Amino acid sequence: MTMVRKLVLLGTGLIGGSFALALKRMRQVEHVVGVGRNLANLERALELDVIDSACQDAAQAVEGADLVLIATPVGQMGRLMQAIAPVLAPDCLVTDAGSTKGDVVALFREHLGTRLAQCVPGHPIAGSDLSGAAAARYGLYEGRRVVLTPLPETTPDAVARLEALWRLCGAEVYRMTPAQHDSIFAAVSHVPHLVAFSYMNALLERDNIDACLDFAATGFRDFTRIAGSHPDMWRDIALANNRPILDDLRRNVAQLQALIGLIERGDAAALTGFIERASRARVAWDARDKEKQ
Ligand SMILES: NC(=O)c1ccc[n+]([C@@H]2O[C@H](COP(=O)([O-])OP(=O)(O)OC[C@H]3O[C@@H](n4cnc5c(N)ncnc54)[C@H](O)[C@@H]3O)[C@@H](O)[C@H]2O)c1
Ligand SMILES: O=C(O)C(=O)C[C@]1(C(=O)O)C=C[C@@H](O)C=C1
Repeated sequence: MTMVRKLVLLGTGLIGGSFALALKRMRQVEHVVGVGRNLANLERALELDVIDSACQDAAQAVEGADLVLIATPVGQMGRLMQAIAPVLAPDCLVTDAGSTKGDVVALFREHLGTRLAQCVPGHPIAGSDLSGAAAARYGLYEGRRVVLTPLPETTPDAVARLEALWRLCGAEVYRMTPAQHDSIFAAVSHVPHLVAFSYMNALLERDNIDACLDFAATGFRDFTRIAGSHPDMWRDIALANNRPILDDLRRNVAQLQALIGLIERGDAAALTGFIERASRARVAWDARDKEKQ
């Protein structure tokens, strides 16, 4: 028997699509319905067998579903929860893949208050700068982490079901509070993206931008890859997790100001110290990360 009879993806893009592909490969889902606003994207998802049927109406799609994954930008999740609330089957598990958790947990409470036993907010820590169903791929979650932030009302059985599904996708599952999650991911995901966007914008203010881009090489590529990420997704993240993000952005501004001071003063020793501190931490993180793999 498969673990999922009918999976509904509210948002049929990189993250939802890759989840569906992983479960299909493991033969653990009978039917996947893709919901979306963009018809061409849904057609592509059908062609690529990411989904088995498409629907533009979230409420209609979730009828008879036993698993719903909300995988739109976080700013869209509230209205989708509101739309599906009256039609969800009592045993239907509802989860999400949003990159922020405090706001999404509040939305679950607001819109699915009578269903919280079956709601398990989550966040797969895997992805890319690509988006849409065509970017979905098998193996996206293999060896990656998934963070769940279950509500006090969520039943252990609902959490266990979702954990088992993510493990089938090859992921390791962790639990934390929404506040812990949002603080950590502001630092290691949200602010790095926002800094990359700012850096690209600063570059665009130069009058020799074309020559700069002509000669840009590996350092530039590594540093700015994530600046190509989807605007809607990152706008919503920045607004949803504003406090931790603003704290980290201010820490970044302070570091940049300190750096400007060191260079202006020509303080070579302090500049070495500034760079060494960062470099040591980055090298140590890389070694630790490789050990884990
Ligand atoms: N991209 C990543 O690296 C990554 C990683 C982990 C989590 N996430 C989170 O996962 C979620 C989805 O991200 P993604 O990368 O799959 O994005 P994506 O752009 O690839 O897919 C999102 C899909 O949702 C659709 N959509 C938008 N609004 C909708 C609405 N109101 N109703 C129905 N469909 C709607 C879009 O048309 C798109 O097809 C986001 O919340 C994001 O924060 C992203
Ligand atoms: O690899 C990338 O391009 C990503 O941005 C993936 C990434 C990240 O920051 O690591 C982006 C957002 C998520 O919520 C989780 C993962």
